[in-house]
Amino acid sequence: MDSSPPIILASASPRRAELLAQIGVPFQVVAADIDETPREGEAAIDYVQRMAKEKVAAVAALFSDRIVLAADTSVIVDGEIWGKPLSRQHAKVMLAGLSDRNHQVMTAVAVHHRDRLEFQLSVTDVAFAALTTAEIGTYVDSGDADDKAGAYGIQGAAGCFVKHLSGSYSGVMGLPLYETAVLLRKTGMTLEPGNE
Ligand SMILES: Cc1cn([C@H]2C[C@H](O)[C@@H](COP(=O)(O)OP(=O)(O)OP(=O)(O)O)O2)c(=O)[nH]c1=O
Repeated sequence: MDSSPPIILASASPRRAELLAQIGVPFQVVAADIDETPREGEAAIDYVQRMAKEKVAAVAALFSDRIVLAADTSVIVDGEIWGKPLSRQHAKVMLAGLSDRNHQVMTAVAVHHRDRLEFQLSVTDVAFAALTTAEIGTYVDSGDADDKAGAYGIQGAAGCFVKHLSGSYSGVMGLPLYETAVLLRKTGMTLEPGNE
């Protein structure tokens, strides 16, 4: 008998694994490797949904009998899509650009099950404090910005850059838990938080 967990998390993000484990879902990780370049003139909302869909499709092609879940997170500033920084210098420029203003974090989640693809989108407004050059430098030098959209992780030291948010904390971190639960329940899964 196949004892593999029914869910495949198509993601290399340790944050997504941590969040999915938080709601007691047993899963296996099979990361998707896709081209994450935005198309010319592509709107952020279309981009994050396309990315989540492509990640899920790449893995569902290999595991058609399982439930496959993927997500994509981008930071949006004045309609511009900000992904992960290309270097630490780039991370510093990004954080200076987020300082003392508001941005949005969009996370699209996609679930593939039995030839059906379902989506949810989480959009969060985030207000950043005014950051000094020294604060930005110390944070970026710590390495925490390296692999994160917008060059910050709300769950780490950059949590104190966030003055206010309206939306989903877990969505900012990479996997909105309410929306994820909605999608998993649609596959027939029973989620029993606390019963891990
Ligand atoms: C804004 C923000 C992003 N992030 C992370 C979540 C994602 O891992 C990353 C956004 O990049 P993504 O391209 O969405 O994800 P990923 O490349 O890390 O993983 P995969 O494509 O394999 O699923 O930024 C945080 O951890 N905290 C935050 O506050």
